[in-house]
Amino acid sequence: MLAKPLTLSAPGKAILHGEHAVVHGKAALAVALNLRTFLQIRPSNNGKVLICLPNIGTSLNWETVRLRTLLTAFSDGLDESKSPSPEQMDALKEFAGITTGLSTTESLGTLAFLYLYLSISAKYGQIPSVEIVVWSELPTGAGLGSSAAYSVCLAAALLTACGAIGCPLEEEKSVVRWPEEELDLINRWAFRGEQVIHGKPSGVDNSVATWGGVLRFQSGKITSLKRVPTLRILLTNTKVSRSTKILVAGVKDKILKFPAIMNPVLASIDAISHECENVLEAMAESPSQEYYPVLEELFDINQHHLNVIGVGHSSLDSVCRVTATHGLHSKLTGAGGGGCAITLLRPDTDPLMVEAARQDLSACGFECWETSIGAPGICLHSLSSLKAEVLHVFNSV
Ligand SMILES: Nc1ncnc2c1ncn2[C@@H]1O[C@H](COP(=O)(O)OP(=O)(O)O)[C@@H](O)[C@H]1O
Ligand SMILES: C[C@@](O)(CCOP(=O)(O)O)CC(=O)O
Ligand SMILES: [Mg+2]
Repeated sequence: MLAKPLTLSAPGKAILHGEHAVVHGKAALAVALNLRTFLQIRPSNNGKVLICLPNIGTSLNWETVRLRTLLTAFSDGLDESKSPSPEQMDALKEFAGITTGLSTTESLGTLAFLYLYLSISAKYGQIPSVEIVVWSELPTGAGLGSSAAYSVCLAAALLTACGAIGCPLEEEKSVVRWPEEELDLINRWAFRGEQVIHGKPSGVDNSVATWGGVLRFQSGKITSLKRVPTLRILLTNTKVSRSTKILVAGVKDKILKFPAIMNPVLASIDAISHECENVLEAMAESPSQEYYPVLEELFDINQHHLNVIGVGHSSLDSVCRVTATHGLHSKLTGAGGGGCAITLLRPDTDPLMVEAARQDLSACGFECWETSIGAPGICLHSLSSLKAEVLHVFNSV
């Protein structure tokens, strides 16, 4: 099906409000970042499937005839809204030898790939021999949705390779996107990849990676915010590693243990997301400095709530404390437990103050950078439009 190599990319995300609560049916507001995961898929004629993941130092390959033996176990889930079953995951773990030594990071990335490859192959009756390289500008396991960007790229590439969606790349265009119904299909398959990596994802991360921009997400309903103000955000990576899957499971346990205490906290986080959305709309309507204290206060309140539900970390407390000494407000973003925090900057925040905050954060061993928000979702790239750094990765593996 695949006639020539294709290169595609999907963005990471930052959650402004609603992480974790969104897993329990509350609203979240999320923005696509200008940090992306890139995937190149090439047709191959050696009867093998190769996946190379330079970010996690993994390169694996399998004969398609061996993969074919697993197809029947995946053909019962031909509906893309079905979830991976424990039996399917056990079969994949055994096949990939995961009991014998791959780390969690490597194993989840590999399992998500095998799961999507086999499920999409079973559904569309193709078992393509391909080479796939995935490389990301995003730190993995840091709260910026690397798992979703990875799943969205894999779903789009495999659906294209199996002929389930078209390849809309026109020679003269440098970047193109799929039509809406194909984006919807990509998003639904990517959600299944996220299920392998997260256990019980809400779907917000794969939705942002697919659709891009700024979204409200609640119980599977995706609403693109059409008019949003330009927000300046400082991202800080504490470099404390954590796993979304474990943190999401921990919150569930806490809710089961203390429902009367935790449910009001989730309801309050929901109210914060709605309040923030109203403020963003009002800001887009009539820009004014008066809204910033409200946005800052919402960051502070939500950060306390996230500590209450057990996803804080001393490194994240440090980010909040250090930025507060410069008059700035921060909260964790994504699953927490380490990973990244976001700090709101005002349009007129003095660059010297931002620099001073950055230096203090770097002195704590953190890495920080200012980012723009509202990047486009999954898209196909012509080779000539790729940055030299990305081309270098693809040419060297
Ligand atoms: N570029 C990548 N290459 C390989 N695996 C990846 C890549 N990006 C993400 N992953 C997988 O996603 C996992 C991280 O997902 P998660 O814990 O949800 O954190 P986050 O989504 O915040 O980065 C990694 O351990 C890895 O298995
Ligand atoms: C905690 C959660 O709300 C976001 C997780 O984001 P990340 O994997 O930490 O980037 C989980 C989810 O929505 O699936
Ligand atoms: Mg994730």
